[in-house]
Amino acid sequence: MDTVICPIDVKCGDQVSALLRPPSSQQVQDYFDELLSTRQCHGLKVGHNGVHGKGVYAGMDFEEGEIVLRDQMLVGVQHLSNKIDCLVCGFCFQFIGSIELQIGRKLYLQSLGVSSTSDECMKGMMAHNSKACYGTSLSSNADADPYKANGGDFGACSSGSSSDTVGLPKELLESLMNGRLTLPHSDKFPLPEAISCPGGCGEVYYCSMLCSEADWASSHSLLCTGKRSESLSKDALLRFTQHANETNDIFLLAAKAIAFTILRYKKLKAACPKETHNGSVAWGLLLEAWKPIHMGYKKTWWDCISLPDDVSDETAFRMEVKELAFTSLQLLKEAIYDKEYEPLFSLEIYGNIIGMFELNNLDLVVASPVEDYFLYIDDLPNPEKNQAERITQPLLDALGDEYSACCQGTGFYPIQSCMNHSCCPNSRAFKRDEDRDGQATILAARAISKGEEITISYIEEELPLAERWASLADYGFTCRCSRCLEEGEEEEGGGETP
Ligand SMILES: C[S@@+](CC[C@H](N)C(=O)[O-])C[C@H]1O[C@@H](n2cnc3c(N)ncnc32)[C@H](O)[C@@H]1O
Repeated sequence: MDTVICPIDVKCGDQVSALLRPPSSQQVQDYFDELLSTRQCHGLKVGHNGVHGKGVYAGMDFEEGEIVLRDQMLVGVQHLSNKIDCLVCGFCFQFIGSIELQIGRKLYLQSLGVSSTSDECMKGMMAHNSKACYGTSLSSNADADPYKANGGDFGACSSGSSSDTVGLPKELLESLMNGRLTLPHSDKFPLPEAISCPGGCGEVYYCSMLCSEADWASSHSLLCTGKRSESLSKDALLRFTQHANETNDIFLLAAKAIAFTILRYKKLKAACPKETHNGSVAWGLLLEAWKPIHMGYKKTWWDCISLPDDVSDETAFRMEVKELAFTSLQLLKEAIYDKEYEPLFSLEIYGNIIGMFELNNLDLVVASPVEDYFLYIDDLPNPEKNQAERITQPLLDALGDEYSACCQGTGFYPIQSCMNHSCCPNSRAFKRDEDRDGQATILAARAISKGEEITISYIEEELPLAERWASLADYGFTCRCSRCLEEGEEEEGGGETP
């Protein structure tokens, strides 16, 4: 496994080891006590359970159905393919714009044949259509050269410019997007106005100035491809993003984690008096900035990624994964590297950040207001229903089964990610009707007493024992919860254990 050698791992070996040294119980305790108190989560505690590392504990009694936790993600991304379906805030992931914009934009992008990756294509599309379609990194050219210079070749990535492949006139879709056409009863589903990125990339939109500023401060100022970007090279960023879009969007998340740490470090440094700046102070600040990522449970990606069923040569597969990460890291380095925080660009660090996502991430799901809108129309009494459907039915037909597509992505949630698994959990990740943003919601599945460990199921609970254990192998452990032990004994009595 050692043909990929990262020079930074060699040069900064001691610092990399220090960044990856597991935090002590006391450090874990102190960090999470402060985080829980800042977030006003007074009903929970995080501590070591002595068996499975960190765990989350009830600091009070919870009733069945009660909210145990609403957890704000540290970093998250919307899946690329989902960006056609849903326009959401780039920070909190709630739907933005209007019902008309959501519907018009999706049908418009479909009519252009937009389906998958490439920044160049979307840039071209944005240039072609001004702010008409609220951009994302999307294109129909799946075979695009990943290293092509940023040319904005609109023709190359659109299957047919403005043809009405969704069966609706382009003018209708445009008037939905630009607000000239209001759909019946859409005022019952107001959405926050879409605010464009302050850096001018035209790729990310927000629900509020608060989210725009928070994202800028958290990671986007370094990862933005607009005029105000603080990256070294916009083209390098585009090459990095294109590689991630064509291989694995977990790299986008890793870039956010690194940018988050760099910006946190810069902020801590700016708050320190200049005369105190020296090597050891800077190193202390980098360790402090790294803390939120440091606290996540980690293994290197190429060691913990589960083996696909069709792979027979495990060593070669893991080496390929490592090489892929190395390629991605070199592209990221060209975009945001600085010698001052060089150890953050080591392959070991990159691999551990991605491994952390692999073992801890939760699916990001936000229900669509477009689905609610069409259900509302369907529930109207006549004659309002007939009147409304004269306008809405062609749109619904054009959207097809995908009319209800929700926002989908993945995120790292600092508190939820400390929750251990049980096949008979006392809590579950479950979005209620009113949970319309990217926060994770954990609800009590039964009454929980103060002091009990909060557990969730990482897998589908209904599966039989052998399948549950096979799924949990992806997380690197065999479950020994009371249900597994009981079912194991039953199977031992009647046959083989898995
Ligand atoms: C999302 S993290 C949970 C928090 C973790 N215990 C920590 O120290 O950060 C998932 C990892 O915790 C461990 N884990 C979670 N539930 C477990 C269980 N029921 N039995 C053994 N290990 C478990 C596994 O190593 C798993 O990959």
